Amino acid sequence: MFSSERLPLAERYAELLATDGVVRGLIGPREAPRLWDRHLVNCALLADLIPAGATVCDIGSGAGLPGLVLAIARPDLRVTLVEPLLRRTTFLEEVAEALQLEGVEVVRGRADSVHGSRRFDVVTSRAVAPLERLLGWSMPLVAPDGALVAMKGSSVVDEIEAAREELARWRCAEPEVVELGVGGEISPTVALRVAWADPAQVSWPLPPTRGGGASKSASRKGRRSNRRREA
Ligand SMILES: C[S@@+](CC[C@H](N)C(=O)[O-])C[C@H]1O[C@@H](n2cnc3c(N)ncnc32)[C@H](O)[C@@H]1O
Repeated sequence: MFSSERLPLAERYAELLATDGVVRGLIGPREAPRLWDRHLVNCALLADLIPAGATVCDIGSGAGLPGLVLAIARPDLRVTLVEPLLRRTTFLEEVAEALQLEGVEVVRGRADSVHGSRRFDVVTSRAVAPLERLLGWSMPLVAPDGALVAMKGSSVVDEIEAAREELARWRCAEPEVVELGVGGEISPTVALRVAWADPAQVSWPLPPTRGGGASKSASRKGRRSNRRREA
């Protein structure tokens, strides 16, 4: 989970969460005694699902879960933390600096502020949105051979069913539910892995509109370039 070299960094992060994190209202005071089991161990379990050297984008990092935990556990990863709230991004930057985490980047903004600029091997999230909404925030950031890896709880099957239409609209493969084990005192944690059905079809512009066609602007652009070709 954490190598002997990285364990002191994880302990330091837990300490910062339990002190500054609580004072700044990023973590509830009741969470402080159970940070290790309930938050760090759970998030570290996700590391096994991430390929070596991957680029990772953690959407809605909050106080760094799971993004900072992954950066601590896996120094081979390049981790981008996307979070809209300033007091949270300030904390993320401070922790990354205090722990000298190279390869961590903090972006202040909503997920869609990154859409169209780049894609990542893995997009992670925990406690951010139900799958139905998460797909629209995440899939534009997922590389052709990449995947969304979202931490979920016992509602995972219901979330997949509720997201059927969006899964089809985004042309996703059937989601995989991966058991991560039991994270401390709380219910078993699972990861939901969603990849593209056909990586060869992943290109800008995305997304497709409701109904499955290309986006409106893409269709208009397509029509314009067709007209040019015809002229
Ligand atoms: C319940 S918190 C979870 C934080 C952290 N992932 C965790 O597990 O502790 C949800 C976070 O998602 C962020 N968020 C909400 N909408 C977002 C969006 N569209 N893009 C990126 N982050 C968003 C919020 O600011 C908040 O920090």
